[in-house]
Parts: sequence; C-alpha cells; structure tokens
Amino acid sequence: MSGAAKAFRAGIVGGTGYTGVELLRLLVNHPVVEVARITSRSEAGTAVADMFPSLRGHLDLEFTVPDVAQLSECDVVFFATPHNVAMRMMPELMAAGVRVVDLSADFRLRDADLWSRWYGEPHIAPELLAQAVYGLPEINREKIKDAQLVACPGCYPTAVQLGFLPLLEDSLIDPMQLIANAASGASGGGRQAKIPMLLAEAGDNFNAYGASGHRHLPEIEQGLADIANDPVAVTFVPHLLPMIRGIHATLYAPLRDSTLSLADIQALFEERYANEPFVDVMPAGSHPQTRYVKGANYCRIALHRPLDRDVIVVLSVIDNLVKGASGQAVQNMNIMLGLPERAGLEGAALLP
Ligand SMILES: NC(=O)C1=CN([C@@H]2O[C@H](COP(=O)(O)OP(=O)(O)OC[C@H]3O[C@@H](n4cnc5c(N)ncnc54)[C@H](OP(=O)(O)O)[C@@H]3O)[C@@H](O)[C@H]2O)C=CC1
Ligand SMILES: CC(=O)N[C@@H](CCC(=O)OP(=O)(O)O)C(=O)O
Repeated sequence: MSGAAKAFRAGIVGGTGYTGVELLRLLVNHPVVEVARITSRSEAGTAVADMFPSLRGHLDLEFTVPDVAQLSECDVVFFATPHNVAMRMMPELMAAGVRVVDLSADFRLRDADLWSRWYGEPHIAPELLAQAVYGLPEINREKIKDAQLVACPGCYPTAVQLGFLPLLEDSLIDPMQLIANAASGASGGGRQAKIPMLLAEAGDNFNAYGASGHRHLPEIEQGLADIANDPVAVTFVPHLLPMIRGIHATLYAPLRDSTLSLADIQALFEERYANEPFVDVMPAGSHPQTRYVKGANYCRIALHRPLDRDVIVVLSVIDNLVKGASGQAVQNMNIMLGLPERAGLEGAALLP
C-alpha cells in the first residue's frame, strides 16, 4: 500500500454493492485519484478490506455513514446506490459545489413525470434534471467536461445506444422499427438481488423478463432520439443469462438504402469510433463474446447483414459492471477532471 497522497480525492456513496466494489477495484489502480471516503450505513466502522478481502493490501479505509460535509471535501463523489437515493442528497451536495457522478437512474431521464412513472415515486429534485449531463462520452464528451452532475447510463442502454449510434446519426435505418434483444449476467441485478438471481433459480436456465416494458426502455428511446434527432421506437427485451458479468445485445435495424453494402456500413462504424478509446469495431461478420470484455471498459461491436437482405444486425458486448457502470463512471470522472480518459482503465479483459 503506497502512502503517497494522490492529486484528487474521490468519495463513494454506497460502497458495499457490486458497482461500489468495482469502483474500488478500478480506483485503487488510478494514477492520480484516491478514494478518500466510502459510505455504508450498515457497515460504518468496518474496514473496507475486511468486507472485501479482494482489496487487502490495496486500501486502508473504513466505511463511514454518508455525510454531506465530509463528502464535500472530495473533488468528485460517486453514487453507487439504488435508485431514489442520490436525488435526496443531490441538492445539498450540488449547493456545496461538489461534482457528482451518479451511477443510478435518478438523473438519466430529463422528464420528471416520465421518471416517476418508471421509478414509482415523484422525483425529489426535478429542478436538477436539466443540469444533469447524460454520461455517454461517445456522445456527450464536451458537455461532460464542464458538468457538475453526470448521470451514468444504465448497462443495457450503453450496449444498445453504442450499437445503433452510427446508423442513426447518418439516418441509415428506420428509427421506428428498431429491435434490441439483450442478455445480462446476474450481477446486473445488484448485490441485494432477490430470488430469481439465486444459483438454483438462475443457473442452468435462460429467460426473458420485462418484455412488456423495462425501465431502461424510456432511457434507450430518449438517448436514441437525441442521436437521431427524430422520434424512435424500440422493441427492447432483456434476458437473464446464468453468468456473473456481461451483456450481449443483439440489435436489428431495417436499412433505408438497400444500395449500401455491409462494407460501407463497416467503414462508417470504423470511422465513427476511430478515436473512441473504449469502442472496438471488430471485423464485419465476427461474433463478439462477453468474455472479450470481462473486467474491461470496452464495448466491442460487430456488424452482419444476413443474406444481403435490408436488415443490419449489430452485436454489442460490454461488461455490465465496467463499461455498463463503474468503468464508464471512472471514464466520466477522468473527462470531468481533465485527465487522460484511459487513466485507471487500461486493463485488458480477463480470459478465460
Ligand atoms: N449492477 C449493475 O450491473 C449496474 C448497476 N447500476 C446501478 O448502480 C447502483 C448501485 O447498484 P449495486 O452496486 O448493485 O448496489 P445496491 O443497489 O445493492 O446498493 C448498495 C449500496 O447502496 C447503499 N445504500 C442503500 N440505500 C441507501 C440510502 N438510502 N442511503 C445511502 N446509501 C444507501 C448500500 O449501503 P448501506 O445500505 O449499508 O448504506 C450499499 O452500499 C444502482 O442504482 C444500480 O441500479 C448501474 C449499472 C449497472
Ligand atoms: C440482470 C438484471 O436484473 N439487470 C437489471 C438492470 C441492470 C441495472 O443495474 O440497471 P441500472 O443501470 O438502471 O441500475 C434489471 O434488469 O433491472
């Protein structure tokens, strides 16, 4: 454990969940950011390395109860809490001038009424929704630089938006007929997940859920409509896969111009993502696997045009806890603090 102080101090609210411990895993290797505060109401006073022995030797810190004054001493505060928590503390933290990266859904939707329809209670801080910048760097990098509050995208919305993005930006597909089938590992349900995530329920099984309407649908449609500059309609069906980490999204889009070849579209994707440090366009016709991104901050994408028909199939994979949550949060923090975007996120995926 190095005793040398680093240049920036980070706080984490909600450090005992999967995204909290993933933030810790990434930040202990960050060259210039140190975790100075980490909160848990239930584990206050417990050493972080006692709760998470995976961090023994990396971090000498105890959980404390969430306290705005203490958090205000940090350069950036992450919320790794369930929905409906960050919005309660946000007005006070924002007034204290703290910069915040929220991993929950509290500030992802711009419309407070839409938010409360999907999240089940009135929004506590609707006046802050307009200030929140949606934290998908591939779209909002410039706005993220100066943002005080960044709302990190959900895991499914990250995989889906990055897959459709170049096609919608160039109006190549019919935005009203998009289909996204996506499957997630069980860590997507969080550490407090209920019965469906038990090994005996989720193991050796595969099922769709939320097919009649999942809370990520309005977020996906809001993001894609911004990209398309037009209304979009997406049929989105999430599935639970018996694995720990990873999302595999299979996206289907009707092509507007049948004279475009797969090679043309591949070239478009390669050009659009050429300068993106964390989006990898694989050779056309390949099949990205979730293990190609396990533990890493990448989204890997591959394109298909089956039998040369007028449908583009995009395969998009991420690690739900990294590019889908904590890695993307660190990427946003790097942009906000003017640091190299890859700082702390250099690691390659874990294989096998
Ligand atoms: N798992 C994933 O793949 C992804 C998750 N997310 C989102 O990230 C967020 C965190 O998820 P996850 O890591 O699974 O953790 P949990 O949802 O299990 O949240 C756990 C943390 O929040 C703290 N917490 C709970 N209630 C409160 C409260 N009222 N005030 C302060 N702290 C509270 C808990 O500590 P204590 O109760 O001890 O205070 C605990 O540390 C969620 O919004 C989730 O939806 C986003 C993308 C992907
Ligand atoms: C497998 C599983 O249950 N996944 C979660 C979504 C993942 C997630 O945490 O969503 P947020 O980013 O919005 O928090 C679900 O479907 O509710």
